[in-house]
Amino acid sequence: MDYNGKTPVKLSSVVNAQRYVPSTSNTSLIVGVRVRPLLKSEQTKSNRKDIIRVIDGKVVVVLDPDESKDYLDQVQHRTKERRYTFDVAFDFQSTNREVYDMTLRDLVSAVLYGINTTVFAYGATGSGKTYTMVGSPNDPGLMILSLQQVFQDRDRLFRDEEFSVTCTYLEVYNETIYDLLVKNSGPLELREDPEQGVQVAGLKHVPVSTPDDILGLLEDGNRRRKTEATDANSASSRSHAVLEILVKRKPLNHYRVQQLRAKLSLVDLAGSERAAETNNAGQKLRDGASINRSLLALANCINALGKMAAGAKAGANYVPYRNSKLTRLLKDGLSGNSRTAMITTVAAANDQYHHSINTLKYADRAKEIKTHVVQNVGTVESHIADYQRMIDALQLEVSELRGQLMEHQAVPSPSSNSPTNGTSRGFEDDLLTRIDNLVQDMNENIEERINLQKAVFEIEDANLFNRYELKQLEEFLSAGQGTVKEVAEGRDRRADIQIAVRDNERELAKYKAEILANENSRTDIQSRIDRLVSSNSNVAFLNFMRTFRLQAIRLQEMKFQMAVRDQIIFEQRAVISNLWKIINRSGMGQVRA
Ligand SMILES: Nc1ncnc2c1ncn2[C@@H]1O[C@H](COP(=O)(O)OP(=O)(O)OP(=O)(O)O)[C@@H](O)[C@H]1O
Repeated sequence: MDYNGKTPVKLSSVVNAQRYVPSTSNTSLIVGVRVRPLLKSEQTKSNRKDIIRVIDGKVVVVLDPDESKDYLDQVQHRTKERRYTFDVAFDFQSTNREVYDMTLRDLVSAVLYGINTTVFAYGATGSGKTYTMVGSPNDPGLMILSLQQVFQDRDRLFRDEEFSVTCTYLEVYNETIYDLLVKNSGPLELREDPEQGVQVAGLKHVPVSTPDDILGLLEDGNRRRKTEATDANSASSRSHAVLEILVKRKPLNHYRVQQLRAKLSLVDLAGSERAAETNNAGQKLRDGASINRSLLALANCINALGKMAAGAKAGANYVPYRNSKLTRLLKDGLSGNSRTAMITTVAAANDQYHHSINTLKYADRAKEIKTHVVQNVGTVESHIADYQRMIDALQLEVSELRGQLMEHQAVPSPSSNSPTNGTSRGFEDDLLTRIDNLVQDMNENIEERINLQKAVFEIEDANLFNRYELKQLEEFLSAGQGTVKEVAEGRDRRADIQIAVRDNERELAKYKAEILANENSRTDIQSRIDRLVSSNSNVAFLNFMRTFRLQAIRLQEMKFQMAVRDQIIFEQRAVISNLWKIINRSGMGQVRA
């Protein structure tokens, strides 16, 4: 929707706030790359060296492993040196905590506001996925840090609210699911539940009240994971591990009728190596093939989701979730109201050049999805689409009801056969017409109010995006890191957005006043109907009541539908309100004022 010619400004990457690119690189699929250092065992090998560099916290350069290449080779593009840019890149000195803070912290906060999040670690065998996701007691990984933050946020922000956290932890090994939270788990089946989505039948759900509750269970689970020694990693995970943290919260404010629930899925994928390259045979080779099938299925889903979000034509919208257990499991997290981060791990050693390049290419492709994430981050927008569909359906129903009502009135009433009540009949008709007109007014009033509320909601939504971008622009401009051109564009953009915000605020006030007028008019119509009914006690009354009752039933139905629609608007406002809380906590409250 366009207000005063101002298209709502879209949200850019929340996490990497300083990265402002004046073009269209908005995202919710955050792609981070982490480079692991040479291990001690690698350092001792004479021909091993580190060939990956991270520049400016976002550029990853993979040097040509062939040292004989000289400057001339480079300028003539005869070198295999490759360079990629991501949302964020971590060199080998970074800790799990730093990776967490830069990629996941904001997303985990949002989980407590009802926003699903999926994070997966992707990379070749031995590149550091498990190190990043699971970590060690001294350097806990993203799984543990996420859980810790969930509870810290609860204690800080929602101490008095009803709050529950449950965890599941499973692995997908050779297209079979096993529960990592129980000893000797048998294979588990996936079921599609029409209400709850994809479920794993028999999976253990563990209620957690403190992060410590789950630490021991996670450790046990990790020990149960299928690992093998491969050439590339002495304890290589042969399965995909999925930790799901389900958070439910009942806010204590006036939205307390609602329960916010969201799922945080943390996925430690198995190594993406090509089976042939790891010298594996037999079972290991089969594992490799199956691992790659799942990863391929995941890549296909991500590509399809990207195209879909970019508005590809119908037919291109099919997302092949069913091609693997992994993608079926991740379906909820990857589609719709979910934010996604991909942490890509690469090993810096020269003999890993091909793996690293393959991984970075994959990550680079995933990065493309960013442009679509505008829609994905704007989850509120997708709700609006649902909301619009529902309103359209209900409006159709309202007009059908009107048609039925008119048909009904065309049927002669029993009293019309009586020759003695001609006067009464005329009066009755007049009365019925007046009642019909009022009911019609009431319907129109209801429709008008719905449209007004929808407009209010959409303007607020537009300004929500605007303020997100303003915040990012402010950070970008105050960081003083952009080129002169970028800074100038950033300033222009900031001015445009500020004008849009002000215009939208004015529109908002206008619509709100109209809603008030509309509500008053509704009260007036209702009292006119009541007056008509109560002032007529003559012979026509019984007949009138028969018709009126019918209309009253229709009216009740419509009021009920109205309540349903109001509820949808109400829920949308709660989403907005929650997003505002996130913004306010990040220091943006002042901008709104
Ligand atoms: N950032 C890092 N700093 C130091 N050591 C690391 C780092 N990342 C990984 N390692 C070490 O590298 C080895 C392989 O790491 P890890 O097991 O996490 O790889 P992986 O990608 O999960 O492999 P696989 O796919 O085979 O399971 C481990 O010994 C781990 O301790």
